[in-house]
Amino acid sequence: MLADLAVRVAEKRYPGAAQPAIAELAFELPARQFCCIVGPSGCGKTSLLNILAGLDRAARAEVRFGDGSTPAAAPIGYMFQTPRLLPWRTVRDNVRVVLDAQAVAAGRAEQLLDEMGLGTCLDAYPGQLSGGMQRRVALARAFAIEPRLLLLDEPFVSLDHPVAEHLRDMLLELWQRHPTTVLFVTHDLREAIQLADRILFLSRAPSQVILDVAVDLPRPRRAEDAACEDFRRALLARHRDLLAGVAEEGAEGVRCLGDGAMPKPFLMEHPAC
Ligand SMILES: Nc1ncnc2c1ncn2[C@@H]1O[C@H](COP(=O)(O)OP(=O)(O)OP(=O)(O)O)[C@@H](O)[C@H]1O
Repeated sequence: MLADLAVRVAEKRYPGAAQPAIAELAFELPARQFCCIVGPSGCGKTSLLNILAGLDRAARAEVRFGDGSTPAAAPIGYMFQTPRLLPWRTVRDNVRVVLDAQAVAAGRAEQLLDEMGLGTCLDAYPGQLSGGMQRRVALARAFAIEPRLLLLDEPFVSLDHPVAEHLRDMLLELWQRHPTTVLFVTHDLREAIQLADRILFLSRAPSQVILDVAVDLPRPRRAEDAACEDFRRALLARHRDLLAGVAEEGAEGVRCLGDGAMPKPFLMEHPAC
């Protein structure tokens, strides 16, 4: 497939840091691909998303869309680990705040919130919603601008498993109805296999892409499906040295290995495994 986005981060170094967070990290994405990024804690995933969003101008990096435009000129959606809603604004206004007058008049906020099952909560305030509902508002807001690129930084972390599962379903449905290129950061390999067309694995800092894997399983998928489990086990078995080598040098967040095959992997898995 033709690349729609080309990324090359020559170096991202924070002031005073002994080593760069990212060095010589490069990849390309075709339009409308759902790509997950998996890597050890502190390897530079959020730093990478900030560069892609155009929020970090200090990095030595080049980010270009297929038509030559840069993030500064393209609508980019960004959803963080916390929903970051404006508590003094209603649900409706939390989405409207990113829209132009024409989109507001066309009812885009209401349409997306309705798609997220929040049609009866338009006039509620974020403090009146559950954590899962707040994430749904944040997802509606991220899609509202019709992003050329959608960045999601562990958006469902610290939610109960059923709530996170429901949100993953909603995200995929939204993405299928409003296709866009997605970069989704996660520590959770099962989540990545459930969601992605492709997974990029990053090394520890200074981070680079160490593995690029296509996930060619039919959708819809459940993380616990035999096909997903087989895929995960085969991936871990095939790349044991590569992924374990990363983990041995400072990874964290391991809860369960599933098959016990890898010493100290950096991948965090569902506690139910
Ligand atoms: N504002 C900052 N100033 C200095 N160092 C920073 C800053 N932000 C991040 N870092 C450092 O840069 C490295 C990469 O951080 P980053 O948050 O991008 O990693 P991450 O992979 O997203 O981590 P996690 O998985 O834990 O969220 C880390 O060593 C971190 O301590």
